[in-house]
Amino acid sequence: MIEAKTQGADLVEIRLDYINDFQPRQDLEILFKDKPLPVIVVFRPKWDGGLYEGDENSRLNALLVALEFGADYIDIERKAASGFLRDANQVKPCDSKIIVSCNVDGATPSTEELEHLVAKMQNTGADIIKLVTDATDITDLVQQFKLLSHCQVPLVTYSRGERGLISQLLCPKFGGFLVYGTMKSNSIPGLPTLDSLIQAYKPEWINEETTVFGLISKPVGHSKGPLLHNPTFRHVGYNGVYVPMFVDDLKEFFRVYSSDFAGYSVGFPYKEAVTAFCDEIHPLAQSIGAVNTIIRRPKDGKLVGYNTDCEASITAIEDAIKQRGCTNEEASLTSPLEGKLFVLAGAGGAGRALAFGARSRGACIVVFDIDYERAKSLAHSVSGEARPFEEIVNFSPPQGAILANATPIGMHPNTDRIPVAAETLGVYQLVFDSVYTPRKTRLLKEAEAAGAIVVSGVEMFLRQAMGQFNLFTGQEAPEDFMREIILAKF
Ligand SMILES: O=C1C[C@@](O)(C(=O)O)C[C@@H](O)[C@@H]1O
Repeated sequence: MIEAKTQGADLVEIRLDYINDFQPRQDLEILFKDKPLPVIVVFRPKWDGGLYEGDENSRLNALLVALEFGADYIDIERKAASGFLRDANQVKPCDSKIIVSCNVDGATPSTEELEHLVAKMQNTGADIIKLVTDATDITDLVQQFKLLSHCQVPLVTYSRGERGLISQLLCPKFGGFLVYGTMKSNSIPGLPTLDSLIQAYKPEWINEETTVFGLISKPVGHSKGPLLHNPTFRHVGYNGVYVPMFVDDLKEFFRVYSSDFAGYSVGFPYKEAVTAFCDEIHPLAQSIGAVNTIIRRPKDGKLVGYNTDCEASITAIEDAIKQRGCTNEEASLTSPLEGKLFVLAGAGGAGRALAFGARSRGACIVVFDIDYERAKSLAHSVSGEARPFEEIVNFSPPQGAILANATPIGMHPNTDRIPVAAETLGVYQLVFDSVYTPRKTRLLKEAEAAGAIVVSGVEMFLRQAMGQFNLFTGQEAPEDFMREIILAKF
């Protein structure tokens, strides 16, 4: 409890069924003496997914003892609720509350079934009700959002599993009573960590008016976007929240959430596929064929797709060359990429953005991709040349060329790989890596040692996020603030 308080929790749940050789009076007295935070007491029986296998009366008595000692909340299973509430009402201090809870395993029930269940739980006389389901798809959560908006008594509802995360993060928007999180030492899939609640999401700032943005990706847990966007919203006083959305089926996602969210970042593997769901696409994103940002246009609700990766990566490369003073006076009017050979590894979404950006600055592109057809198609669109991926290790670039890695090679956990022959690295004027974990990949370390200018994917990540911030909020992104976060957290 002390640790939870130190980490920033407002209240803590205690699971009595996890205490070895539990002696109710003795242990509860110790637990509740000078308790640093309000507590929710749970004594989950085996028949409802807990560890307790003993006699039911002893279990319920232990919960009554907890009330007597001043438990702030008791969580009691729906099936045991009526009897328990009768007894509890006689001993309970007036500011203690009873949470009647229900865990539904397996497929999410229909809206009618859930409403029926909630009505039954309400009828027990509960002060608060808690309903937990399993999410098989992010679209299942729409039911929870509806329940939260309509329920007559305080409600906590969420879905377990990676796909259920936003049911917890967004519940304050829909009127949920509290948000559960896990402590570092006790992570549970699908529940946000206390750390992420404190640093990124800050549920106490979220209300009915909060505008929701999401990162559509699969997987999505690796993204540092929430750590960057949420504090930046707060910094400028914008009432918004940015949450990871684990999406399996784009079509179903956009059908079900047809008006709920104000905009999205789009990540792996959907940057190309998502174009089919945009009502309009900005010409740059259209020519790239990849969208990493979507805005729901307020005046007509249409989804408009943009690409902020392209300018982010190309300006990061240009600025690094300019900062090194590698441009002469008359060349400073044009891009330092003009006339250069731009060697690109990877022709996916990020690769396409880089290729179109480099082309727009007058560079000549040579593309390598494990899918040769994909490389050819990209090369064709930027009047460049495609080469089979196997040739990249023998490729000898001309002096002063630019190398950009847009493959996942070198990304955590396979950090010891580089896409090209190490001996060629000194020939490049600049080496860019779109990988941002780790911040300095092996490719960048070796290129730097060989004398090349290096640009990390972190710089691209920052700049694409600044572009998204401008589109999301209509305000200028606070660059210094965002840079500070990047330095501290990446
Ligand atoms: O490539 C990236 C990174 C990202 O997918 C993320 O993981 O946060 C978010 C995207 O908008 C961006 O284009």
